[in-house]
Amino acid sequence: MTLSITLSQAKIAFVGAGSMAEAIVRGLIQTEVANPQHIYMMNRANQDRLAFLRSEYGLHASCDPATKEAYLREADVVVLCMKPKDVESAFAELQPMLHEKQLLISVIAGLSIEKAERLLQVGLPIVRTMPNTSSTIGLGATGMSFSSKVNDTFKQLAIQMFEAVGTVTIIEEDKLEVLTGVSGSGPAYVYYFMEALIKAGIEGGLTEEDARQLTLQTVLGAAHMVKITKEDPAELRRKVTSPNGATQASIEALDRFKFTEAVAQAVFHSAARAKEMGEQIAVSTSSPVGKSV
Ligand SMILES: NC(=O)C1=CN([C@@H]2O[C@H](COP(=O)(O)OP(=O)(O)OC[C@H]3O[C@@H](n4cnc5c(N)ncnc54)[C@H](O)[C@@H]3O)[C@@H](O)[C@H]2O)C=CC1
Ligand SMILES: O=C(O)[C@@H]1CCC=N1
Repeated sequence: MTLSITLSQAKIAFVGAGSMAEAIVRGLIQTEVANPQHIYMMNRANQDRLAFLRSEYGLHASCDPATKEAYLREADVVVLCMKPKDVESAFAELQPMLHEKQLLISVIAGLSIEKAERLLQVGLPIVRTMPNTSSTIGLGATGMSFSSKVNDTFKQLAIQMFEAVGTVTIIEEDKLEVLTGVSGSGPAYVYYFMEALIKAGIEGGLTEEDARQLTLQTVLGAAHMVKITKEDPAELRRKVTSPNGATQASIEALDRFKFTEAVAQAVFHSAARAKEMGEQIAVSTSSPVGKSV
């Protein structure tokens, strides 16, 4: 890889063609920062999924071992997008095909840079990220940390890649788990809240269609208010909450049911589980990969 390579020139191989890989790829292609002909997606199986990805995005996709090997050897950037439980076997398979000139980007929850280095035993630079699924529409929020081997060119490439699909927050690696609790899992809390609001509206007598539309516009409007007015959410909440009015009654109900504590628990449980999943990834001592560890 030359020092001046741009994202549109780089050959990017995604190992694992699931939801997160597709979210990133879709964003990269829609924003036209990456060339679909330079994007290679690979999966363990599922020809239908790969055929869909080829026809939807005009990229290369395969689960054939020889083709996967060719993709990997040619790639400038390799993005690891498998579940934590599949990391050990995937890394054993990948290790002989990777080389030091490539940039490795991981989106795997909980997998530390140090463990990825021990598993791979190839001295390539590693960028550990925690994106979220809103990358699909260019509104992702990605946390990012770099191994000491990542030079400025690769840092810029990784930042550019994830900025194409949303915002990038560079952060110390030991904060990536709590970031997972806030923004990696975060979209799920918002969807869960929306589900609950729709359900309550229907229970109260609204049609499903009205409950959905009102909920969507309320969440969209509130998020835009925070962004556009730059006011603190607490201040914006205060403006909705007339003294002794309807909202005060609802906020008091949320407090009685420990809303703030529930959200904090959600964040900390996500962070703890991410850490645990990372710790559960074994570095086998019997495999060649683990021998010199
Ligand atoms: N879904 C999300 O919101 C987020 C997920 N992540 C991380 O992204 C990673 C992937 O998550 P999802 O996309 O949700 O999972 P997924 O289950 O949708 O996709 C994973 C894919 O990897 C494939 N795979 C497994 N081993 C492989 C191998 N050796 N070679 C090639 N392909 C292989 C599987 O067949 C599957 O298609 C996880 O590590 C997760 O922690 C990170 C941020 C957000
Ligand atoms: O649930 C998970 O494990 C991944 C990490 C953050 C979002 N999805």
